[in-house]
Amino acid sequence: MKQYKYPNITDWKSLCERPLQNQENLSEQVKSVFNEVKIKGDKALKLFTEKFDGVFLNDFKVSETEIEEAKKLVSDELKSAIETASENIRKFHISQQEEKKIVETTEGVFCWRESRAIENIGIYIPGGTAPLFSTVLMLGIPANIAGCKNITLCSPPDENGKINPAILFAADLVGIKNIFKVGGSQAIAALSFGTETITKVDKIFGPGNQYVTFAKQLALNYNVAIDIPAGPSEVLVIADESSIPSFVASDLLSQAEHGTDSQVILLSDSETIINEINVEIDRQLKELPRNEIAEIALQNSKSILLNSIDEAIEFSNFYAPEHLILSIENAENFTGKITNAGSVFLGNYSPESAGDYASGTNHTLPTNGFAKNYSGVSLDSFVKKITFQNITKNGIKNIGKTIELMAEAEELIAHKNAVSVRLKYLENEN
Ligand SMILES: NC(=O)c1ccc[n+]([C@@H]2O[C@H](COP(=O)([O-])OP(=O)(O)OC[C@H]3O[C@@H](n4cnc5c(N)ncnc54)[C@H](O)[C@@H]3O)[C@@H](O)[C@H]2O)c1
Ligand SMILES: N[C@H](CO)Cc1c[nH]c[nH+]1
Ligand SMILES: [Zn+2]
Repeated sequence: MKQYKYPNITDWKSLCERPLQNQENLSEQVKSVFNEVKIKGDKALKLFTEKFDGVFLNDFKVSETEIEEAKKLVSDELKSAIETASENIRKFHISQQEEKKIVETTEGVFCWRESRAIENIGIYIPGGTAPLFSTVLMLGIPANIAGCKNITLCSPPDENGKINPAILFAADLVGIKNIFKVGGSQAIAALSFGTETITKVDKIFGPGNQYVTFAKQLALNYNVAIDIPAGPSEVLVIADESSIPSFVASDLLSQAEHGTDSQVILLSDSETIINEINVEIDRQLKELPRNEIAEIALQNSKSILLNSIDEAIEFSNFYAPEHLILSIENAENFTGKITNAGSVFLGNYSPESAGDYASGTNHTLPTNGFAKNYSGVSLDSFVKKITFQNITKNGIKNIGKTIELMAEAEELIAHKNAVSVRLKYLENEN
């Protein structure tokens, strides 16, 4: 990790930059994938799958036999862990259901909102660096609770043309039947406008690398909504003298191992603790099987010595991390000061991995500073809210004059008349 001491506030912007690939190449490449898939459909998907995933597939759809075979390959222990995580994710997301609340804004004027599921959704499950079967739960469970009718899942095939068995087990557990072995920007293109085998969806969910994330931005051009820009994982840890260096190092490494384009940030008011954490990172890194990836991610990463924990929180709000860990004394006392973060973990015993897998919160979160203006995925992401109103005779009498005056001031006389005819009718009734 690059080390910085007491940076000037004018340098914060450059310190908050994420590692980005050459955006121009990336955008050109993804745009051309979209064009090809739009024109050639499945034929283009086959070509890109061969090019980017190194396997030629004649048929992308995962068959029922493949699902049954895959389920046999998942150990009972892992199945039971997935079930435990699912229960917690379900509990937390069910708690997000809102009761219909009818508000009488003026006497006789009743307004309320009702949720309706988004019917056709696409779920992208990353599979490049690691087969993220946990993401199936994070997206499939709230989609079920919301009542989404048609769920299409896309995930890249491995070099043998298969999807990881645990992804298929998790998909089966949450009742997803339409599963396609297509990854990267070509999968997002297929979900955006459809091909011969993949049906267009109304909203695309799921994290992915920079190609997938950019492709999701393009999807917006085809009347498809997206959940959030959920790109390369990141974590920011604020540590003080009370933190345990081996714990903090393990949290930083847990996100560094996601990909070479991940970034982790350590902030502290203690140089001693920064040094101890760095020693721990070096020690734990040697023992990690995927240490080449984490090592590159650490080159993009920074440890920064600041004057106080309050200043560290100010920096964190400016950075807007996907995950924030407060490894500081009395962490609960600082929550009110956090203004920008995807998901926050308090104290020494709330590792970020808990949120990734099993505590119940959603791990699909905004990255790259988007925590300033996006929330993570929740039950709300799978529904639209429709407003309703019911105005009684008395209600229109009470609010009518207000509407007439405002409509007239906007010179929209037909609007005014829609109220006036009713008021006159009611006058004649009496
Ligand atoms: N923000 C979140 O909520 C969240 C959650 C989980 C994972 N993540 C992130 O998701 C990402 C997953 O990335 P991944 O790469 O492992 O899997 P991925 O499935 O997103 O990407 C793999 C696909 O990218 C395409 N690809 C690879 N190289 C390419 C190239 N040079 N040109 C065009 N396409 C190419 C291929 O089609 C491949 O199938 C990681 O960065 C991880 O940090 C984020
Ligand atoms: N940390 C990732 C979100 O940035 C989610 C994940 C899935 N599996 C492990 N981690
Ligand atoms: Zn993770």
